[in-house]
Amino acid sequence: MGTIHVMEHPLIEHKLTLMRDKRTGTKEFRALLQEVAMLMAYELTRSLPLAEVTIETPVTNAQFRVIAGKTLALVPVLRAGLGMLDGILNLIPAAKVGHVGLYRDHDTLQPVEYYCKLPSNLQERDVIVVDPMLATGGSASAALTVVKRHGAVHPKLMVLVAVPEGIKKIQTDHPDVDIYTAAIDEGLNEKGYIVPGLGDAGDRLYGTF
Ligand SMILES: O=P(O)(O)OC[C@H]1O[C@H](OP(=O)(O)OP(=O)(O)O)[C@H](O)[C@@H]1O
Ligand SMILES: O=c1cc[nH]c(=O)[nH]1
Ligand SMILES: [Mg+2]
Repeated sequence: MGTIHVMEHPLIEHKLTLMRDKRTGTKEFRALLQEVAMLMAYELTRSLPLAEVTIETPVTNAQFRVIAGKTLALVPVLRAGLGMLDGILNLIPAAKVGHVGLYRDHDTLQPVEYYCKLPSNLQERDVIVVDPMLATGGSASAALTVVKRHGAVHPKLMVLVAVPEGIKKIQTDHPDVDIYTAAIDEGLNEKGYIVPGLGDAGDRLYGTF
């Protein structure tokens, strides 16, 4: 079973609280999402393996450590996942980026796929699927299925706000996937929105109310 990591950091919690406030406008919401994503990426990359290399400093040769192994591939789920991308790329500028386009049908709450473009050799990369909201879990589960179909092995899922329903869906459909989230909220309302949540992340990010 995958692990749930709740990233409890005062800065992350503070910024997420500002994002939840309905008075926070599009410009500030967008900036906050990038900032939180960068902080979450800092936490998530804590466990990256390091390898020893020999470096010639101006004084001598010595052994130091650099990040080892596979290159990262970030896969934001369009649209709202795009709002986290630049924040993560600030820390990991060499990451490859794929895109999966999904929207949740308003009536059925089922994900509808409309776009997919992924880096090659996903099987050789650490893949992180990125989307701020894990509600029913249908969209994240579908995105994970897509990246696995293209070769990703044990992809990770990074979200801002999750609810138990969405976590259960991922654990059922993708028991190998670790979930990284800034918060676990109470649950879903009758329209499938996270409570208390922050509303529709894509609409708040792009002003499409
Ligand atoms: O867990 P689920 O119940 O599937 O809901 C979560 C999905 O809903 C939102 O996207 P939305 O469908 O609103 O598309 P958008 O990003 O284009 O606004 C969000 O960004 C997730 O992708
Ligand atoms: O609360 C929710 C649920 C799904 N998608 C969102 O953007 N927000
Ligand atoms: Mg939306």
